[in-house]
Amino acid sequence: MERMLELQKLNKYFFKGTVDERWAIRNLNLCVSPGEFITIVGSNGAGKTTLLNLISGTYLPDTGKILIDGKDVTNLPAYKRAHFMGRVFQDTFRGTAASLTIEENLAIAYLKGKKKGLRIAIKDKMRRYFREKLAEIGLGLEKRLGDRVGLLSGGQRQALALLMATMGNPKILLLDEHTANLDPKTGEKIMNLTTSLIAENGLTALMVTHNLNDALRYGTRTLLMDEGEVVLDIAGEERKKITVNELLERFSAARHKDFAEDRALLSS
Ligand SMILES: Nc1ncnc2c1ncn2[C@@H]1O[C@H](COP(=O)(O)OP(=O)(O)OP(=O)(O)O)[C@@H](O)[C@H]1O
Repeated sequence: MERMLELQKLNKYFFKGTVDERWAIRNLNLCVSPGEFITIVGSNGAGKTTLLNLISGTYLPDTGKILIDGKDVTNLPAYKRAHFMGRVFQDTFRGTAASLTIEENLAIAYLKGKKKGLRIAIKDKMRRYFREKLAEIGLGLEKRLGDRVGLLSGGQRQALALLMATMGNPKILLLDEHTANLDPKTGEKIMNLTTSLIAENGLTALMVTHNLNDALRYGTRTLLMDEGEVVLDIAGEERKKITVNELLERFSAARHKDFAEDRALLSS
């Protein structure tokens, strides 16, 4: 079977060998096929962000292997993975540069990984492409290419960050609670944009969310994490039928404890 991402016996500790030692990811195995859109939920400190940080190369694992599109990237630092990795964060200020214009931000994303000779020739073509892509988002940003990004709302910035993260057709798109700081209506718009960008580009994506409804509503497969492990891995027909309550019951049965996550329960 073709795999876009493969994690083998992955372990990550923090403060190893000290009294504060924490086992953030425990012997985690995961295979992701091209085009899968995985949603990840879990209690606080379950290891969700650490998992994304290991995939992006922000942290290197203590033991285990990471393969992306068949290539062993276990010890490849983040900057060397950047050209095949897209990421959008919860913090709406992180994915874009506030002091640069919309066009300058998009150009950075567009030119990522492209050869220098190519850069000069594409200015007009690039601008047309940006206008077209921004028009598709439907937020009127196509008329504001020269505006500084600092002037935009949080939702507009996340839309731009998403566009930038998906522009180079990354092998993997990482979404780390990227709608958590937005009001529900804007959050839904950003989720619609997310699903259409993933579908249009056939991207393989992993999305961390605290919203259990969203975890089941969007994507093709859901992982429930606890204490650095994947407790439940649900896809296909089973996922189509399962309710949030059943998901919580299955978690309790597997871990002999309740799924303690205030934000998740409030939003469900
Ligand atoms: N940079 C770090 N230094 C030390 N400990 C860390 C670091 N990053 C994460 N941890 C610890 O690793 C464990 C997993 O944290 P992580 O942030 O991955 O969980 P999470 O599931 O994303 O939690 P939350 O939902 O609260 O964001 C926690 O015990 C956390 O305190």
